[in-house]
Amino acid sequence: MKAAVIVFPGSNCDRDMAVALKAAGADVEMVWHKDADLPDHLDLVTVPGGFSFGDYLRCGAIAAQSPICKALARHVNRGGYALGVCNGFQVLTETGLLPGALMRNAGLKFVCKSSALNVVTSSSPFTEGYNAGDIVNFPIAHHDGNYTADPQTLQVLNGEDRIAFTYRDNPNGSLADIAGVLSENRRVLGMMPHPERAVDDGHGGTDGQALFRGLIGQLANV
Ligand SMILES: NC(=O)CC[C@H](N)C(=O)O
Repeated sequence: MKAAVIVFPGSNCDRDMAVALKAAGADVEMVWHKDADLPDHLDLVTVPGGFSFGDYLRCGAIAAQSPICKALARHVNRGGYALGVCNGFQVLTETGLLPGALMRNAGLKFVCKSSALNVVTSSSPFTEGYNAGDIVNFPIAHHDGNYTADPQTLQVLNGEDRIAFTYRDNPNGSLADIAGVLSENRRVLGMMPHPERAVDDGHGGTDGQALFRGLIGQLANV
């Protein structure tokens, strides 16, 4: 199973993402934001957390204009899998590959702590390693994690079972406690919490392992 991690100036979770993917059995390559193409052999493209381009304009807005994001859109539009975490989720909404937007946290403060989440659906390649209703703990670290979408989009997300994770103790004001959403074909997941920071006992928890192992196990059979 071949995966890539996109690196922007200001990414700071790219190595963590690579380590988590490799630990789950993926072959991983790093891809620079100026690259205009993604290799055809990739099964999964990940957009890591961080502060791409210094979070100027809106978080992820400048990164979304990078050459690599056009290649990412082509990958997704031909049915490729993609995972965006934190700043990566912001990039996925800014590129229009996922619906909604991430606004400044309701408390106007950077929030950095462990967060308890509900797994809302196990019906996706990213969450099939969990049961719906499971509670997992992932770190969060962001100042723009306040997910919003118009009422019609929220209805579609609910109706199509596309809310992957919700916060148990909404730390940022997100609409309907949403922490992560899936694309219509369920092959793209964006989420603010960091599963890649919860894959080793040294992290203080390993609840993220099931996400990477489940995903990579599934893609190995594609
Ligand atoms: N950890 C992250 O990816 C942070 C994302 C973004 N820079 C924010 O603070 O909202």
